[in-house]
Amino acid sequence: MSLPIDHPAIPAPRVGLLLINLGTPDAPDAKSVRRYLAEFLSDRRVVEIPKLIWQPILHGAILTTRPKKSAHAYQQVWSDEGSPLAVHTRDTARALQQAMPQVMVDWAMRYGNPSIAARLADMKAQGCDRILLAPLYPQYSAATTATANDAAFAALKAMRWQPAIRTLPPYHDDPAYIGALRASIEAQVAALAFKPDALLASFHGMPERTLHLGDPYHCQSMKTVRLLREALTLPVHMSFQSRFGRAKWLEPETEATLAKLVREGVRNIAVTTPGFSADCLETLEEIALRAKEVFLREGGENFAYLPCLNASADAITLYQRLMSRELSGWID
Ligand SMILES: C=CC1=C(C)c2cc3[nH]c(cc4nc(cc5[nH]c(cc1n2)c(C)c5CCC(=O)O)C(CCC(=O)O)=C4C)c(C)c3C=C
Ligand SMILES: [Fe+2]
Ligand SMILES: [Fe+2]
Repeated sequence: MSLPIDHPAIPAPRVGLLLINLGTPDAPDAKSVRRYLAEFLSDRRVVEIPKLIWQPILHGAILTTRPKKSAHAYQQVWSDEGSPLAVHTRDTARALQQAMPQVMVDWAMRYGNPSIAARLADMKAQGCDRILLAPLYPQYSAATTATANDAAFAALKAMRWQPAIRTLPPYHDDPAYIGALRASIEAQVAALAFKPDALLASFHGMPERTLHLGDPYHCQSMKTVRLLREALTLPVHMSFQSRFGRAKWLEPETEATLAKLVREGVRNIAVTTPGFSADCLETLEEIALRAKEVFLREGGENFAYLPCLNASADAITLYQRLMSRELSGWID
C-alpha cells in the first residue's frame, strides 16, 4: 500500500542556523592560549607557508613566546562570563533564536570550543536536516569564511546521512549591513563627550600576497568603507591592524595611520572595526587600549573606540534579514 501524501509519521523538516566565529582560548592562561594558537596557526588557510618550513617555526619561536604575551593581553579583556568573542557570539545566537523561533539557532567556533563538528552533530541529533552555515564575517577571506566552511564540510564528511547545507555569502555591501553600521556609529558618536574630527575604520589585516592571489577581502573591505563614507557625514579613513609575521601585510597600518592623522591635525577621533562582528582581543585590547595609547602619545586629545554590532538590536535585525533571505524555501 502506498503512503498517503501527508503521512503524519514523516516529520516536518527542521531547519538549523549555525553562527560561526573565529575562536578563542578556553581560558586566559598561557597553556590554553598555546593550545588555541597551535590549532589556529596550523591551519593552511591562515598561514600559507609550506608545512615543512612553517611547523618548526610555529613550534619553535612562536609557540614558546607568544602564548605568555597573548595570555596577558587576554587577561585585560576577559570577563566573568568568559572571552568577549565567545560571549558576544553566544548572546547573538540567543537573541536571534528569540527573533527566529521557526529555526534552531546555535553557535560554534572555528578554533577551540564549542567546535563546529560538535554543534553540527548536536543539531543533526535534534532533527535538523537542513542547516545554514553562517560564518559571521562581512568580508570574505579564505582565512576566515572559507576555513569555517571547510571545517563544517570536514565534519559532514564523516556522516552517512548528511543534512542539506547552505552557506551565508559575504555581506560587506549589503544595504542592511551598511545601515546597521551607520545606525550604530551615529548613535555611539552622538553619545560621546567630544565631537570627533574623523572616523577611522580599522580592519584586521592579511598578508598582501593574499590580495594578489585573488582573495577578495581587501576589495570587499574597501567597498564597505566607500559605502560607509557615502552613509556618514564624518570623514572616514581606513586602515589594517593586527600585523602577524614577517611578510608584507595590507596597508596602511592602523597605528601608523593614527600617528599620520595626528600630524595632519586630527585631535579627536572615533575608531570603528566594521570587519569584526563581535568585540574580541583584536578590538578591545589592540584598538581600545593600545591604539588609544599611540594616538594620545602622538599628540591626539580624544580617542573613542566604538564597539562592534555584537548582539545589539541593530545586529539582530540585520542577521534576521540576511538569514531569512538565505533560508528562502526552507522556512515560510
Ligand atoms: C575579522 C577577520 C579576520 C581575519 C581576516 C584574520 C586573519 C588573520 N589572523 C591572523 C592571526 C591572528 N589573529 C588573531 C586573533 C583574531 N583574529 C580575528 C579575525 C580575523 N583574523 C579575531 C576575531 C581574533 C580574536 C580572537 C579572540 O580570541 O578574541 C590572533 C591571536 C591573538 C594573538 O595571539 O595576538 C592571531 C595570531 C592571521 C595570520 C590572519 C591571516 C592570514
Ligand atoms: Fe586574526
Ligand atoms: Fe592583535
